[in-house]
Amino acid sequence: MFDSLTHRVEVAGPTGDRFAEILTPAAIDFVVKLDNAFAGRRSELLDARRTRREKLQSGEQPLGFLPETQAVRNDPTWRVAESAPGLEDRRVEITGPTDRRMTVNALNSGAKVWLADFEDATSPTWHNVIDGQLNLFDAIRRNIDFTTEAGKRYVVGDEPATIVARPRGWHLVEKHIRIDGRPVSASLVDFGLYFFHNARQLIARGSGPYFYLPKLESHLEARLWNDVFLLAQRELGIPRGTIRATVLIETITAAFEMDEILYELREHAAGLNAGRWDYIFSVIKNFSSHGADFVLPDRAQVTMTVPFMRAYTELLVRTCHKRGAHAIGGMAAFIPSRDPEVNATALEKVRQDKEREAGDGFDGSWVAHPGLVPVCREVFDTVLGGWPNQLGKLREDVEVTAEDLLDVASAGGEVTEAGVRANINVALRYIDAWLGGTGAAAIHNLMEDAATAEIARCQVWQWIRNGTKLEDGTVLTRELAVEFLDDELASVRADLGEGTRLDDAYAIFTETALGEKLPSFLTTSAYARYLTDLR
Ligand SMILES: CC(=O)SCCNC(=O)CCNC(=O)[C@H](O)C(C)(C)COP(=O)(O)OP(=O)(O)OC[C@H]1O[C@@H](n2cnc3c(N)ncnc32)[C@H](O)[C@@H]1OP(=O)(O)O
Ligand SMILES: O=CC(=O)O
Ligand SMILES: [Mg+2]
Repeated sequence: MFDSLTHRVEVAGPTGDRFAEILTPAAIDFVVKLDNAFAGRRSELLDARRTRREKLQSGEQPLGFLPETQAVRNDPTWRVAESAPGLEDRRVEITGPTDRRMTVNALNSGAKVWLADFEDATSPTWHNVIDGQLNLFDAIRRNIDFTTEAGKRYVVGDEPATIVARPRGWHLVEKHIRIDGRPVSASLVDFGLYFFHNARQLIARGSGPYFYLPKLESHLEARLWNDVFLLAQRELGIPRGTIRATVLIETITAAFEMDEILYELREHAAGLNAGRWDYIFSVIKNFSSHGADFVLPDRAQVTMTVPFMRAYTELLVRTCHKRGAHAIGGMAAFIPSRDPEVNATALEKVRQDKEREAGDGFDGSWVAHPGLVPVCREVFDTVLGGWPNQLGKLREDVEVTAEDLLDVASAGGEVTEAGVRANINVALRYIDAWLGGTGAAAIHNLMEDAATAEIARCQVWQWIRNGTKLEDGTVLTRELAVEFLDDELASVRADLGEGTRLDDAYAIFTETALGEKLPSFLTTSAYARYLTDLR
């Protein structure tokens, strides 16, 4: 228990090895200052999200470019800040959770940037949150080398990737830190602890405090982040404009506000990223009750080349380059395999994905695994030639309308029984892993994380709600989905054996995919109920 000047602050989580080095009174005080300044605005913006979504879902409000910010979009004169040290060349970025082994492996992967993830790839147990901070703290100070019990040595090499931390989104709370009995925003905890401990060290070492900002739904949320940055820099005496943020455009509403988001953050903005998985999730969620024209086919058929996804990525490149910001591509879910045939297919799929992005003008892209760094690098090396990026490729040929972004029917395709079963199977396996503390997992040769699991459960909900016909003419009813769920549970249980959390995964799936209402996120209630016993 800490007493700041005016607040009662409780740090309630179990204490682990060296946690006190992160949870110092000064660091907690810094988080309290952020909370004091921004908790109210955060909750107003979350209310605004709810209202907007209800209006969208009821058909009361159409989605389009905002009339009130037209001047920002039309003004050709403003640009974002210059690239900061270590962020000029972002041709390959590796993403992943912040456990100790992965931290060293990511830094050594040969990627230019490591997205150190507290979001989609992390199950936010208290241990993962604070241990992740410790690993970053040690990595930044080059104090992380270790040897496993089996004798394998992990040593950070001479040219480690630039670290860009991704705090959790605005929708999540951290229940283990409470101010006056109220849980603190998880975004402010992840950002605040990382910035407080590391900003000065990073600058002294020729890098800087850099962030990826996830799941924004509007430019007002970007404005909130910008104000967080201004306060944080002021508090620590760090020059204004030192922070750099790359914003994930991964909601359908943010796709209509790309210019505005860059504008709000312009003195701190480094770029935008096309976060395809949450984007698909957001499209399904917002138009889940809009009828057949908004029903997406089996997940495997929603590729990046279907017209409405292509429109989104091309608009992103055009918007970024007009403003001098980097456009970063997203994550192909294919990962290396020990099976040579599966491996060759995965590498080829990733190559095609990166070739499309590099050809479209992206400045770099994400990979999920060190084994994919070479293919991404090779593709971007070829297109970039001697340049560090493609900022000069303005893509003025791109014209994207609101109709293009909303032309969900352009995906075509069909819904199959195999597709429904695959979603259920993957969701059960992923939620089981997440409950066990693993936030990204290899399932059926694909990378799965919180965003892809959200797609899996939302699709099932949407298909039932719309009485979708499977390819054999059968209508997907709730009863049929329950039959599939029971079958898949039995099969996954047989496969995984003892010691799983499958009963809880089943309950979470039932609540978030088969209920009357579609919950906004599966992670919010699952976190409160299963990842913490604090009420
Ligand atoms: C929608 C989005 O937000 S995408 C971004 C969020 N998702 C992610 O970041 C996923 C990141 N990727 C991963 O977590 C992993 O690659 C997985 C879970 C998909 C597969 O992991 P594994 O099954 O452990 O892969 P595999 O056994 O092939 O790993 C081989 C080695 O590579 C390392 N490795 C694998 N992926 C990564 C990574 N992303 N970063 C660092 N090291 C990695 C493993 O630690 C392992 O190292 P070791 O030999 O020292 O033990
Ligand atoms: O965060 C990335 C995504 O695709 O979602
Ligand atoms: Mg995401």
